[in-house]
Amino acid sequence: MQIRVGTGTDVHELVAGHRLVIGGVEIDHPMGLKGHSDADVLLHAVCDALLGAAGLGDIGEHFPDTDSAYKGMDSTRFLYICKDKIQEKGFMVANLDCTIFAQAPKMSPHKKAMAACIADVLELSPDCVNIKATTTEHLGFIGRKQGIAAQATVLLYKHKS
Ligand SMILES: Nc1ccn([C@@H]2O[C@H](COP(=O)(O)O)[C@@H](O)[C@H]2O)c(=O)n1
Ligand SMILES: C[C@@]1(CO)OP(=O)(O)OP(=O)(O)OC[C@H]1O
Repeated sequence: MQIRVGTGTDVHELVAGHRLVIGGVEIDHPMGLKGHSDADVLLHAVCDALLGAAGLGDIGEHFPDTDSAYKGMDSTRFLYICKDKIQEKGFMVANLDCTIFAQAPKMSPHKKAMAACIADVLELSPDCVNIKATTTEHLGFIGRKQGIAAQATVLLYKHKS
């Protein structure tokens, strides 16, 4: 058995006039995340963790923000494609552990739906996807509600043939 660990980190600016989509879940909030795609900071961190574990670089290499094809893209599409890329290399996902850094809004009411969305795309049991959230105690750009960050750690495995 071969096992591989990967980590992913992403940050997006929080601004008025944008939707707030995190972990594939749209959250009702006066501000949203700005990006080339739907700016789903958590799914981007998960994509980077998957790509990293498989030795496949990062999200920007696969989906450049200079490509108009990805403008406004639903980030679950990126996640489906990343899943295919790691499966082509023979890897399966064992589990994911993620953290969202946001002063507001509260993520607790949405964490189960986020885990279910990620598990659905990756064809995993929801209990293999753990979502955590933390404020930064009003410190820094996250504490000032200027942005939201996310980190993900993933374990991949494959049976040696
Ligand atoms: N955006 C957030 C931030 C935090 N939570 C939940 O609150 C707990 C306490 O947060 P601290 O930053 O004070 O440690 C945290 O463990 C989360 O359960 C949240 O839901 N949404
Ligand atoms: C996803 C991509 C592509 O639409 O754009 P953004 O939505 O801006 O997100 P980012 O986290 O900067 O990741 C890489 C980009 O190539």
